[in-house]
Amino acid sequence: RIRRYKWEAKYEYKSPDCYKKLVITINGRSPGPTIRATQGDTVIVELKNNLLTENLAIHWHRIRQIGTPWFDGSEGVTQCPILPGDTFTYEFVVDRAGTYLYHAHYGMQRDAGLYGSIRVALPDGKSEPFSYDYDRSIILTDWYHKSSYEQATGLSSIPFVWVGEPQSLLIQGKGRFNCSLPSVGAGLCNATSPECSPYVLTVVSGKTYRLRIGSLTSLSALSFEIEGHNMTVVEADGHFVEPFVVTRLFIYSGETYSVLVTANQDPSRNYWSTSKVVSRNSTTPNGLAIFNYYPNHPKKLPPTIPPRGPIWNDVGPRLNQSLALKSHRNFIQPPPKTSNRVIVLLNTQNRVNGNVRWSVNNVSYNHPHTPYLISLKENLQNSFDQTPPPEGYDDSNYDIYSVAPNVNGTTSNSIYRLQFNSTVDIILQNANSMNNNTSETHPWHLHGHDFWVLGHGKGKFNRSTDPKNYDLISPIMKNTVPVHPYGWTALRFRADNPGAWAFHCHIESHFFMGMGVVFEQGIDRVGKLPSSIYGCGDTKGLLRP
Ligand SMILES: O=C1O[C@H]([C@@H](O)CO)C(O)=C1O
Repeated sequence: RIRRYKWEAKYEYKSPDCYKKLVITINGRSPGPTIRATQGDTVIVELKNNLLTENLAIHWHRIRQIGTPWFDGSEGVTQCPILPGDTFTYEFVVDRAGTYLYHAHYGMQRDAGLYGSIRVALPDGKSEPFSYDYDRSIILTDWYHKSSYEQATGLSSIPFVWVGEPQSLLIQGKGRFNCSLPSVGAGLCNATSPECSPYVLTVVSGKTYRLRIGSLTSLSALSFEIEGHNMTVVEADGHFVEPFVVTRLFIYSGETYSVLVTANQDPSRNYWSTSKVVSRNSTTPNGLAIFNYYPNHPKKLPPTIPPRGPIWNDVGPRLNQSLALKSHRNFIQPPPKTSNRVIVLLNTQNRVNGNVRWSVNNVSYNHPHTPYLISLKENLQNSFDQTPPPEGYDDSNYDIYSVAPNVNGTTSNSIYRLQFNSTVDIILQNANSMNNNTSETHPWHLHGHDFWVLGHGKGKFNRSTDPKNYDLISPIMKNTVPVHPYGWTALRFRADNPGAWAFHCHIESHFFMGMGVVFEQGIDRVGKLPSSIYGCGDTKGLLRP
């Protein structure tokens, strides 16, 4: 079946946390409309860019785009940006059931509110390995009052202007900023605006809810909880999980989970549901929503103080959740036992030509002006740096617990070229940032593939001993995975999807500051590129007869 959507993206004044700001909406909404489809359907989105003076591109997060790598929506990698006034049609097959997201993938536009969910149902006659009465989706985000344009300009300025901690946390697009703070200008904040009344999730006592939770934060790692209720984790990034119970779910930008929650508490009252920043010593107030037991009034505030959440710098429980995630025993897709290539990616923060940047093996990523997919297919060799990026770093000499010694890294737009159908291991190695005694959490997201998560560890990855402890039996498959502070994460994937694919930190500012790489594979197998993705850089003129 074909699911056809007609979308218009534009800027509008909105007050998602009571504070008035220009927000990018789709058909008037942020979060945008939910795409609902069944496995095997074709989704067609006719997207009109009505942003007046800004380009646009939308990424379909976790959709592999098999056979349609040009519709991945990564500006600079798979397509030219969509110009103001233009309409661009995305068309792709949703080949697997599960929970997906979509969001802007141009500059730092995701921060402006362009995001939403995609829910793909199993075909008739098939069911999940768990049961529930109702199915709900929520997206967690953090929210800045500065425009994404102002943020991006600060990050690329000398002196560097950091975006800072977000002003609020939103749950399904709703948050609450304290309008009575003296710093708030007159007329900018309206505490009684219905736009910022808390999100309400209404439940019926005794029923079980599948809650699909996605995070599209700009910066924050989150802990999510529902006061007094356990959550059973059953799905992660679209894959069934061997179930485990949590009271707090840690979730990083770009991840999705399904949890089962049974409304089994005192039904005469409502409960708080909260999100809290972890991994950064943040000043951002917790996000609040109401878990409403029908027939209590949905706006009746719970009689309790909202849960404060965990302390921000306790890595242990977060690492434990990462280690607890295993494939559901009846849905194991075993990984290849060996790999053809191991690429170690050291994550550091450096100064490059006076700018503060993030680097991978001392190389900080910049988008080329011509999208790789077109350069590769059209053989435009001058459109990006052809020198292969480093396969690793000198780990015998590198102290991951200290500030990076190389104050002068380099920028590049070179890419990793993978042999088609080969098996590739990626070791993400975390390190100290430019601040003493600081190592951040980075959620890395791979386009076009899922990967097996073979292991997480503390300290420096040891090439001879750590692979012996890889889980090759029932690893979870994901497309976004955290590398914890001062830790490492090992992934394996098959380079079986012809195209050019971004792999990057899903923190909006970090990718903007260079924390990413690009993988090419099987470019000769990519079909004829649609003319709609051309029009920028060296692609100009290529379409003339
Ligand atoms: O990229 C970042 O920059 C700041 C800080 O390291 C520089 O002031 C920070 O906290 C980041 O995550």
